Amino acid sequence: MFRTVHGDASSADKATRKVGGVYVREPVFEVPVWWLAIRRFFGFFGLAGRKAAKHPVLSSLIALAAWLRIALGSSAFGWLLVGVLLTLSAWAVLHWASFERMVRFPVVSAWRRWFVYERRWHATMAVCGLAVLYGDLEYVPSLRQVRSTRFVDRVIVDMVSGQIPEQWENQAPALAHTFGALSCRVRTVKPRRIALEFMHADPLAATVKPGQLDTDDESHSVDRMPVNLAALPLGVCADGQPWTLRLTTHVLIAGASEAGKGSVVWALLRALGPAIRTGYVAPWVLDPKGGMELSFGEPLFQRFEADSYEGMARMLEDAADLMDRRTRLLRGVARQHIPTPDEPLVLVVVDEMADLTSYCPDRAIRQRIASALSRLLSKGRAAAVHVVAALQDPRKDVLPFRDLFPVRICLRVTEASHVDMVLGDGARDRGATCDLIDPELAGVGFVTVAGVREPVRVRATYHSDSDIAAMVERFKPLIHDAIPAQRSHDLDGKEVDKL
Ligand SMILES: Nc1ncnc2c1ncn2[C@@H]1O[C@H](COP(=O)(O)OP(=O)(O)OP(=O)(O)O)[C@@H](O)[C@H]1O
Repeated sequence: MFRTVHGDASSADKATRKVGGVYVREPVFEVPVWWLAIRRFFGFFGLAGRKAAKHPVLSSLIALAAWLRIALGSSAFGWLLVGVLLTLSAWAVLHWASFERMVRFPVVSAWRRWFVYERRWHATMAVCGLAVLYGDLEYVPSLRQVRSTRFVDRVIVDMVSGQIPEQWENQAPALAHTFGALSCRVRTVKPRRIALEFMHADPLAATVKPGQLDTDDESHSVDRMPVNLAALPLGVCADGQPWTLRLTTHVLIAGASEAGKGSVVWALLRALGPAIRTGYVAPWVLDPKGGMELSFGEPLFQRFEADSYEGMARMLEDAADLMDRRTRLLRGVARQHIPTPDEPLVLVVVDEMADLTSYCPDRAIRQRIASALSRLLSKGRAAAVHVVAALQDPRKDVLPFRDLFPVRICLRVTEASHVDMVLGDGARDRGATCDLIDPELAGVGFVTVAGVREPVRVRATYHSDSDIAAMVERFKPLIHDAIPAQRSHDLDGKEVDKL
């Protein structure tokens, strides 16, 4: 390797280099200044050429502008610029969405790529330990692409050989701070390639209003299931897409007090509204908190229990018996019960599961509840008897059947360890920082989605009391317009103990 030095700088000390931990002295050649000037001159054009090749659209635009300026003269070129600006402004006013997609986001992406990321890339990689030293060479992960949207910069990176996404996940907070983002999430794109998602504004900061998701048709057909159980809209995801839930199995909603569990339950009932109205879905609701949360929706429910543990145990046993009956009928005929108004999907909603499994003072009733729940959770899926349970404390001694809920939603929790208890091992490391959710952001949480390794950040729709009243009026079942939700003791005429 030759180094060019001139004048007094050509001391033996300056030609010493560290190679693979060993100091080596290299030969020193003195070169004339005119040679250095020529090298610098061509070096500059070489660099400009490489930059132009890297940003072909921008460099073509600059070249076109320069050519037009020369060909048209300054005054015609000035008018042309004014015309272009007016056209762009008209486009932005008339169709903001396409203007954003085709003009604003590409320009912002190019700007942020250079100004935010490229300028600090090498130093950041070195400081965060993501650049790799091998021999005397330093290998730096290459920044391939930056795509900016209103809230997120998606930075595509090719990792250095020997790296894994987990190394980047460990450095995610440092990367977020360095690049001035609220958070950084790491997603695997394909082997060796990852996407760093830097959130620079929170898309979930604003409350999601129910009208934003209102797409169901007013007719509420009775000939077929009027909602798509595989994609019930509950809110929005951090990337602005609707957050939908696949209701083909049991769902656990975990979160500290005031985390917004109630809003997820109401959003689900709202999404099922047309099916409740036409009788395809029958909510059986248990509100052990004395009906504080769910009694507003009583006209929507086929059964409702808020006053007695005995009544709640009986309701769960009835659900488990119904499930067994359906399973027997299905045997050898079909693998999945198809809900109809005569044999609807039964949605067993439990607000605060721990009240039933741990806090109920009567040991015998607690055991009956545990046994009915474990029967339901282990096989209610095929019989279309699904349990949706809200829970404050996800520890195993509070809810022993935690693992029997295939779908889990984790809102704000009080301890980092609770996240993995709800979403599964490693979920927090993969970005589900539910313990860091701002208490102001009720209804915000993380969910795991099939086929996606990283948990997705979501916010549930919020229904105010008047929204709930309107929902109840609109979706109360056609067939029991005049019949209130049944309590367990209504079914056999016996009096029951009160909570
Ligand atoms: N999705 C949401 N968007 C905006 N605000 C919400 C949302 N969900 C809840 N809130 C606000 O947070 C408050 C508490 O919500 P909620 O009662 O649903 O919490 P919770 O987790 O069920 O609490 P608890 O377990 O104590 O009953 C609500 O009164 C409301 O003001």
